[in-house]
Amino acid sequence: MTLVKICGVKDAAGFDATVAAGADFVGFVFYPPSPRAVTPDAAAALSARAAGGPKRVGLFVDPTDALLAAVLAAVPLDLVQLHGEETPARAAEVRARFGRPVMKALGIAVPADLALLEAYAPVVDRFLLDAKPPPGASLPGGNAAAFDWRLVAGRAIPRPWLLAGGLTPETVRDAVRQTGAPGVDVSSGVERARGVKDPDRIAAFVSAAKAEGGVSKGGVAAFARSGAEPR
Ligand SMILES: O=C(O)c1ccccc1N[C@@H]1O[C@H](COP(=O)(O)O)[C@@H](O)[C@H]1O
Repeated sequence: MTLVKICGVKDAAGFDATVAAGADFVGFVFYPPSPRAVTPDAAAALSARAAGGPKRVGLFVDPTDALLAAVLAAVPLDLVQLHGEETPARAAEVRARFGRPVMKALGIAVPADLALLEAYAPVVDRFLLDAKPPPGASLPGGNAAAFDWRLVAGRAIPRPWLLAGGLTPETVRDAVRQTGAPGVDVSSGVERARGVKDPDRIAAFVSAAKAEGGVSKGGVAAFARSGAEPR
């Protein structure tokens, strides 16, 4: 079944809906300019609403070590998502210093963008392939923008990966079918207003995504295994 990450969860209704829908990952945004940003304490309180359930992912944009340390001291994160301009060296440093698997987000617009995969593959655990921000966008992600799925369709990606960018409950089945993505990630497409999650759309998205393709049973454990383990 396709792995599903619901990102940008910041309230109890959104978190509870993500758990109830059977999502594999829930994303907390630690990037203050985002309308989905949460404080470490708020994320910890949300996370504590369910024992187990989706793996907890922290989304960061060019984070300092101090921010990573403060968040990880408060929130039991399973994965660190780096969604900024982090270099391969910085990704490797974060992975080694904080002992969590790292998922690197890359913006895809033209075939040449995929060349970056090789540089990051030795030092990260996962990829998230997203659209580049549209002109004038103030955020590096979460813009409801899709990229041309033909760029990744049938392509061997050198780590487990999630497809992101402008996905919705209405489009996710086609997206998985066309790309062969083992997992998907969504934020805007499951909101009723910018930054406000819609429980019904979360349920619809997870159901639609899981009706199509994806990884074998047990895949989520492999996807989120500890950064301390060999890949
Ligand atoms: O969601 C945000 O606010 C955000 C902020 C900064 C960097 C990344 C962000 N979101 C990520 O982008 C994907 C795709 O979003 P969308 O579905 O197109 O709205 C989202 O899932 C997050 O991983």
